[in-house]
Amino acid sequence: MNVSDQTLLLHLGGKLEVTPKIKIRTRDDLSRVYTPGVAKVCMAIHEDPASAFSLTIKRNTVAVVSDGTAVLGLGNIGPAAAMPVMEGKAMLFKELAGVDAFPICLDTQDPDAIVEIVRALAPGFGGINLEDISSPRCFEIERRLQELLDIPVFHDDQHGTAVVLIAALMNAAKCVGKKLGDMRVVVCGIGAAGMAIVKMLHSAGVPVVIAVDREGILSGAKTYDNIAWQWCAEHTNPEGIEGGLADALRGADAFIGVSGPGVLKPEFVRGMAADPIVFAMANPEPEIRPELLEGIAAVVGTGRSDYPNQINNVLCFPGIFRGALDCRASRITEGMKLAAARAIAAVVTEQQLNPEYIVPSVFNADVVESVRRAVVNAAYADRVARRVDKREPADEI
Ligand SMILES: NC(=O)c1ccc[n+]([C@@H]2O[C@H](COP(=O)([O-])OP(=O)(O)OC[C@H]3O[C@@H](n4cnc5c(N)ncnc54)[C@H](O)[C@@H]3O)[C@@H](O)[C@H]2O)c1
Ligand SMILES: O=C(O)C[C@H](O)C(=O)O
Ligand SMILES: [Mg+2]
Repeated sequence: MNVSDQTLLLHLGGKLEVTPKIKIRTRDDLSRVYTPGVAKVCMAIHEDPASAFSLTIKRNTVAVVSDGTAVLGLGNIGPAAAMPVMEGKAMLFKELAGVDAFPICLDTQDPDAIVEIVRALAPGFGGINLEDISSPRCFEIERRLQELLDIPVFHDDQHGTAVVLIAALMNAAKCVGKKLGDMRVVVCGIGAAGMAIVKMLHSAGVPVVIAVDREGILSGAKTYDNIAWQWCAEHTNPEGIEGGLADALRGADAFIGVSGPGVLKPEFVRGMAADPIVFAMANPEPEIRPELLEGIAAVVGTGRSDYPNQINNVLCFPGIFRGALDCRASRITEGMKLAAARAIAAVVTEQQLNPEYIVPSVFNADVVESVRRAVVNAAYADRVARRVDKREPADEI
C-alpha cells in the first residue's frame, strides 16, 4: 500500500467529528448548557425517564457496535481494524438519514461481555445497530440484547441485507417474468446474512429454498452443531437433495451469495433454470465477477458500488433507523422489515425497471424517505411505536 493512495489519504484522522448544536458565547449560555442550569434538565429526566427522548440526543442516536469478528468478508480482523467500516456506516447514517451514529468497536469476543457492555451503554441511544459480528454468536447476542432493551437492536448484516435482497429479488423476478411464489432459490453462505435471508425468503413466500455452506447442501438427513445450519436443515431443502453448490443450482431460478470470493463458477450458472438471477453479495470480492456472467445470467447484482445493481444493506439501515427513531419504536418487527423491502423495490418504477436497474441508487433521495414512511406505518400497525403523534412525525429531526 502506498502512502499517497487516495483512499488511505482520505482516512487520515478518521472520517467523523462531534459538532455542538449550540454556540457557547456568554457566561449565561455556559450556565444553561452546563452547570448549574443543566441540573434542572437532569432532574426532569430523573422524574420522567421517557423525557430523555426529548431532552437529550437519544431521539436521534444509534450505536454502531462491532467486535471485529466478521468485518465485510475479511474475517476476524479485530476491533481496531473494524473502525473504518463502522466510521463509514456512521457517515452514511448522517449523510443519508440525519441520524447521529457512533462507531463503537469492542475489544472482546465474549458474547456475555458484549451483551453486558451494550446493555450498559444503551441509555444515550435510540437504537443499536450491530455490525460485522460473526455467526452463530451474532444470533444470541442480538436476541439477548433485544430482550434486555426497550430500543431497537438490529443486526445489520442479518436484517439489513435480507431486506435489500428481498427488494432486489422482487424486482428481478418482475424483469424475468417470474413470481416469488414459484421460485427455487439457492442461498450460499449460511452465516449472519444467509440465515436472515433464508428466513425472509420464507416470509416472502418462496416455496423452495436450498441452503449451502462449506459442507455442501444443508440437509435434514444430517445434524449440525451450528444452530443456523441446523435450522436450515430442518426448514429448507424440501426435496432432500444432497451434494455441493453445483447440485443445488441445477434448475434453480436464483443464486444468492453471502459467502466468500470466487465460490460461483459460470458453468454452475449454465445449469440453472432459464433466465437465471445471480446476486453475488460477498464484499469486497463477490462470489463471481459480473463480467464472467455476460450472456449467461439474466440479472446480476453485487454488493459493490462499481457495478450495476448494488445490493447493499446501505439501502436499508439509514431509512429503517430513521423510521424507528421518528416513531420511537421499541423494536424492529418482521412487518417493518417487509414494509421496508417493498418500499425499496417500489422506488424503481415499472418504466425504469430493467435487468441493469433493479434497485435504486444509494444516492436516490427517495429511498430513505420511502423506507422511513413504510417503517413508521408498520411500527404503528405492529404496536411498537411509542411516539404519541401519528404517522408523519419528526420533520424536526
Ligand atoms: N452486500 C451486502 O449488503 C452484504 C451484507 C452483509 C454481508 N455481506 C457479505 O456477505 C459475506 C458474509 O457475511 P456475513 O456477515 O453473513 O458473514 P458470516 O461470517 O456470518 O457468514 C459467512 C458464511 O459463509 C460461509 N462460507 C464462507 N466461504 C464459503 C464457501 N467457499 N462456500 C460456502 N460457504 C462459505 C461461512 O462458513 C459462513 O457460514 C461477507 O463477504 C460480507 O461482506 C454483504
Ligand atoms: O459494509 C458493507 O458494505 C455491507 C455489509 O455490511 C458487509 O459487511 O459487507
Ligand atoms: Mg457488515
